[in-house]
Amino acid sequence: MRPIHPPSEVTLRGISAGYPRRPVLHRLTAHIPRFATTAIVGPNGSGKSTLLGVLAGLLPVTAGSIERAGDSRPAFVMQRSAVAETLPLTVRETVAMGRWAHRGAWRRLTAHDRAVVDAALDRLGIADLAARQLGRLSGGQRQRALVAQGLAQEAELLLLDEPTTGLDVAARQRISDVLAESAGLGTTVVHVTHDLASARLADHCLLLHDGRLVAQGAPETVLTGATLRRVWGLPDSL
Ligand SMILES: Nc1ncnc2c1ncn2[C@@H]1O[C@H](COP(=O)(O)OP(=O)(O)OP(=O)(O)O)[C@@H](O)[C@H]1O
Repeated sequence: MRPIHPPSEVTLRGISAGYPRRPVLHRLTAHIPRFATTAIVGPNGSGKSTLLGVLAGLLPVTAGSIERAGDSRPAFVMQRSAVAETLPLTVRETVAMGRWAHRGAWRRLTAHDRAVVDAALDRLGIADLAARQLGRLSGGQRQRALVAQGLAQEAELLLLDEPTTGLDVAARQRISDVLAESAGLGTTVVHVTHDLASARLADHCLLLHDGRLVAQGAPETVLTGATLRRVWGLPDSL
């Protein structure tokens, strides 16, 4: 059974954040439970990626405060579309970049680094693609390589921006399974998703609308039909 008040990995207190002359998040208070999966959901433009950027430490807050249990750098898996397809990297090299934070970019990988990279390739089911060029893979295969790179970082906090968008059912399930397994192994996982089915598999859910937190908690309490219709502006008949 889930504890009623699980310990937080991150506590956001009244944070505001955005871009120059473009405030996006308004006075948001939320918590990210430790060693669990959290899904961030909401309509287009509601501020999901902006919130992920704040959690990654890439965007400063303009008000409020953030408290983190750990102090190591989070791993950040960006949207597949944000990664240049022309990068001349193999899948293994892409995943091995996940070790840079531990090793530095120009140091040789140790046997442990190589074992971590192999394990990440295996967990995403892409060991057979290790020698292939990233840019010559299908979108779903490339997405798995990026998630494997995130895992290879062995970070306490793993942040992913739409890791299952555009994937087929089997690939989506595999990524959802890997994220749940990582949480079970002691990683705090936060992912942005448009896929309500994968959001329902998370332990915790943050629902955003217009840069504000509409609800947080267990997916079954947050993702109710009435709330979804209200936030997405859908008629009651749907
Ligand atoms: N780099 C940027 N500079 C200025 N404004 C931005 C920037 N990135 C996003 N925005 C704006 O911030 C708002 C929130 O964007 P964000 O990407 O956080 O939303 P989202 O919920 O992730 O959307 P989507 O579901 O479409 O990916 C949008 O109005 C967007 O236009």
